[in-house]
Amino acid sequence: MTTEEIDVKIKQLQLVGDEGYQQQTFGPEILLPKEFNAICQSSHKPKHTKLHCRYNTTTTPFLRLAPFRMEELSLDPYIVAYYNVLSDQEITQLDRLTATLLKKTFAIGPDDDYDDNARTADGAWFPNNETPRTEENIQLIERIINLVSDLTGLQGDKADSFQAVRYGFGGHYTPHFDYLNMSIDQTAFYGDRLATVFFYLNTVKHGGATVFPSLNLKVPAEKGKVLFWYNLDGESFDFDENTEHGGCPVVDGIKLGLVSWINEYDQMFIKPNYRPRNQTY
Ligand SMILES: O=C(O)CCC(=O)C(=O)O
Ligand SMILES: [Fe+2]
Repeated sequence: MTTEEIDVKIKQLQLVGDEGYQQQTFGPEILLPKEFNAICQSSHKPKHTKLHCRYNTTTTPFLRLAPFRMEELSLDPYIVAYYNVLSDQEITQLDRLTATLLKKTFAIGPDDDYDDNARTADGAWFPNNETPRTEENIQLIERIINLVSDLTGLQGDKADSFQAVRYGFGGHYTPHFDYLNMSIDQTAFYGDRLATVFFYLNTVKHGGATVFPSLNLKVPAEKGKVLFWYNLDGESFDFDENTEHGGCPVVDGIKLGLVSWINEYDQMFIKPNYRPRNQTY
């Protein structure tokens, strides 16, 4: 697309940065927090920092055989990106499998799932009952579960902890925290969402980046990349407000992803849980 065409698309979206932002969308306008909107619309320039890119060979012993290219994006909160994680063939298989499952998604709220236009995307839990358990599919699911452990050093849920997402034109996820900080069945059984892993399944030419406004950090959506971050402080397990993040509106094409939220209680044999007693639930 030319610059003029992109401008036309952005105008079509009527993106409005709002000072007194409330989580709502009015009419055709997509109302977004001002800071977030500004970072989404800015051009991405990596900052000069002391952060490193390296091959990760240590998180699990398997990485000695198959290291991953890793880019440190922030040390506190800890945020890293991995490159070329899933092969094109695996991504095609995953896209084919999830394409028919995707339905409009809702955010989790205190009174059940609700629709507040904060996340305008189709999604599906994956694998779910409709996923054919062929040899090929079982292998792919196992591979993704193992990847999550290898990339994070944490224990993912062995059952079905992934959510496939597809954002269309204008699809976005307004800034939010992945931790729930609520007493609901999910947190009672699994604890809160300690960390998040997001697999980007395609490259979005314009829009669709993941943005952490408090850190002024913009992560472009690129095929094969995986973003991993801790939502809770790794030592104290306190909720880290600097992990607020969102998905920028997609300006050109679509954005496909796979999310894995890693729960606290699954880590009981890896990281003892030091959650202070004064926190809820
Ligand atoms: O789409 C993105 O870039 C972020 C998605 C996200 O934050 C989430 O699914 O919790
Ligand atoms: Fe999120």
